[in-house]
Amino acid sequence: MTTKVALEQHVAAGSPELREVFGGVAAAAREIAKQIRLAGLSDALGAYGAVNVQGEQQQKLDVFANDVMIKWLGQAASVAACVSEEDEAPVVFANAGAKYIVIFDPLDGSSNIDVNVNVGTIFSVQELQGGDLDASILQQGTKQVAAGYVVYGPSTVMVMTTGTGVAAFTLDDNGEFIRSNDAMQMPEQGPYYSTNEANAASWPEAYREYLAMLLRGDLNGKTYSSRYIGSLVADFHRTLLKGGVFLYPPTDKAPKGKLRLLYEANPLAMLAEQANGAAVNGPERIMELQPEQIHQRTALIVGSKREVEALQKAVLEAR
Ligand SMILES: O=P(O)(O)OC[C@H]1O[C@](O)(COP(=O)(O)O)[C@@H](O)[C@@H]1O
Ligand SMILES: [Mg+2]
Ligand SMILES: [Mg+2]
Repeated sequence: MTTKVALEQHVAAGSPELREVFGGVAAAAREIAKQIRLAGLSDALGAYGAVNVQGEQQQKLDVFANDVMIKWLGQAASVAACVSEEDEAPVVFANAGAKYIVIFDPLDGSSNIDVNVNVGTIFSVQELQGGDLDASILQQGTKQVAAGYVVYGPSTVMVMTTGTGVAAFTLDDNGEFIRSNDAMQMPEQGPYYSTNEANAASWPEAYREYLAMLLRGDLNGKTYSSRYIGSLVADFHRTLLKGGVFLYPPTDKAPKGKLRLLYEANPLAMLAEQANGAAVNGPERIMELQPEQIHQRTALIVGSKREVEALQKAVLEAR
């Protein structure tokens, strides 16, 4: 019989301080998972009635997940501050000597909540540099010390990295995250592309040509199927396990892209690279982008190396 490895045990082997961060995220995820599971019975579905800093309608579960993340991370002694999609400014804790900043999307895929489709929590961990909070938050993705997400699906699963590979943990009946995969690797290529094709008419030409090239089977003769859930976490999770490419290109409506650099693109880029995949904004590697604002948006193309490299080449050649 194989030995059970709990999340906290797995992380503690690397760093006791990071263990507190993951303990905080795990505690929050347990509460969020329960609330989502019973949402239809507890008046937790639907709009909250306010608009967040992105100008988007907040759902009740967006607000709940945000409050729960802040509550648990505030109790983690090594967390100095949090940055959330739902809050305009960082939330600073009075944890003396704390060295980590946790940057998160508390509930990703909000538009899917009411229809019982997978949603998630995405997080990135940066280290406080010399007490300068703003500069520490705006560090490049290459400086992340850890990253991960929780997908609330048929199982609740946390996928995480501390910079030495990617592991997955499944929430069991006792409320523990138990390791279910200790070395996740993205296939080199295919078989899915994942994108909101309804936007294709307003993508830059190079992206339309790239998609046409995949559909013709011109990338190593591979044929593709289409999959798009509209929850980034769920679309990424499938891409990580099965291979292929997720694309959210620039559009006329969102010329800089729709997804958020610090708490959507960077953590998923770190996970992708740690699992042998890649992530770009078109021409550049996501993790080398220099963030300027905490809620900054970016285009995101993430997935298997072969597809992402081919896209980057096509975009660079079109310039
Ligand atoms: O409906 P669209 O434009 O395809 O957008 C889907 C994308 O928007 C998002 O829902 C944005 O996330 P939030 O729910 O956290 O705002 C992503 O999860 C997803 O990839
Ligand atoms: Mg999101
Ligand atoms: Mg969100």
